[in-house]
Amino acid sequence: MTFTILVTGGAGYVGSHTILELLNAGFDVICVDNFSNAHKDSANIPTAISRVEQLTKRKVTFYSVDLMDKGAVKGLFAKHKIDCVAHFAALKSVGESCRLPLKYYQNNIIGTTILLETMEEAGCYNFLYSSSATVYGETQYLPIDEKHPTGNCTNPYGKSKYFVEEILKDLCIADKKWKVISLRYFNPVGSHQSGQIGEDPNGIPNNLMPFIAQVAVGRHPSLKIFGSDYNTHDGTGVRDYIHVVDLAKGHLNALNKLEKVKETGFFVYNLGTGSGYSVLDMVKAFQEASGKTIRYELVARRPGDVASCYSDASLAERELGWKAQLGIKEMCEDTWRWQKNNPNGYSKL
Ligand SMILES: NC(=O)c1ccc[n+]([C@@H]2O[C@H](COP(=O)([O-])OP(=O)(O)OC[C@H]3O[C@@H](n4cnc5c(N)ncnc54)[C@H](O)[C@@H]3O)[C@@H](O)[C@H]2O)c1
Ligand SMILES: O=c1ccn([C@@H]2O[C@H](COP(=O)(O)OP(=O)(O)O[C@H]3O[C@H](CO)[C@H](O)[C@H](O)[C@H]3O)[C@@H](O)[C@H]2O)c(=O)[nH]1
Repeated sequence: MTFTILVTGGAGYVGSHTILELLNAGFDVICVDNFSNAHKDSANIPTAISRVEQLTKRKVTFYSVDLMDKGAVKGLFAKHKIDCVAHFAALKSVGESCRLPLKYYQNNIIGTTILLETMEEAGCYNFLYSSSATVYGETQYLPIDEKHPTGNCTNPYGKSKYFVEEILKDLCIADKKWKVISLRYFNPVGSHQSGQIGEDPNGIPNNLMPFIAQVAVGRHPSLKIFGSDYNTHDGTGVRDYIHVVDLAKGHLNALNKLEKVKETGFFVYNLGTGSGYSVLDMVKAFQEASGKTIRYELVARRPGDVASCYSDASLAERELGWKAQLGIKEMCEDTWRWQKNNPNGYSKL
């Protein structure tokens, strides 16, 4: 029997990489996206999805659906027998969430509750949630394991990810049919090795890796390094960067648990490498991978940033049998291949 997965936000960065791995592993995939942060091609299909179809030689059933539209979400479950939902759809800009908190709470929380309610009505109780290390808020100890306190988030985006986790916990307490896995991603970077799909942020990137890559192709003159006086090995911020392909594969391990393990309830796993690298480490690795000089200037700290954040990902290894395989060399080489092939992302302009 084929296991059918509904992937929300599948046209985005992590979702498209995960769909590729799902198709290669033999799952059937239905993808929905509202294009709020995705590019479409001339046939009104997300460009990332067309490329995934070319790479896998398999078909994705795609619907342009906004999760806020309950009627449309209901229609998906009426039309297809869905075994599991992998829920990537969310707005994710920290800065924008501070300016427009209601937009974030509505989309990320109400959108999720509409989806969960519709699943319940359709009798589908398997749910994979894209959570984030941001739910840990202010770091209290390192490495961060799943027992680290959550909820002390500094921005509405982070709070929306945390609130949804709390909703999922309550749902699992109220109804023992639910099987929910929340995957807390650390810092996803890199792209598929083909260089055909990758991260394509709107406007000026907020995150380090896409900014470095855009400096390398000449879209920005230099990188601003936010803070060089942190208590880290070189003074710049340390993060747990994880290759997006490793991250995507982590979803397959989690699905395996949802599919095979009888136990229901709420489970949470960190997906990271367990190693921390500084901003300067990443700049150096990217220069080596690309052969380009990345000009940078040291500027003031960015408000809300912590000195160091990296995971203890051993629970995922023990319980899901998953461990990140790729290092910063591959992360930088693959990011560079994507950016070099697609200097303006999915847009041809
Ligand atoms: N990339 C990261 O750094 C990171 C880190 C931790 C967690 N996450 C989480 O992983 C998930 C995927 O992140 P990403 O980097 O791929 O983001 P992304 O913006 O590339 O992808 C999200 C997709 O969801 C779609 N979407 C948003 N709201 C929707 C709605 N109401 N209905 C239908 N589609 C909608 C967008 O159009 C987009 O294509 C998000 O939930 C995010 O919070 C991302
Ligand atoms: O132009 C830039 C961008 C970033 N940085 C630095 O690079 C490091 C990584 O910054 P990112 O913005 O790439 O990532 P963050 O760790 O700040 O946050 C990201 O990963 C988190 C998970 O750990 C959350 O998901 C969060 O929402 C997401 O933006 C930080 O030290 C930051 O100060 C720079 O120096 N210059």
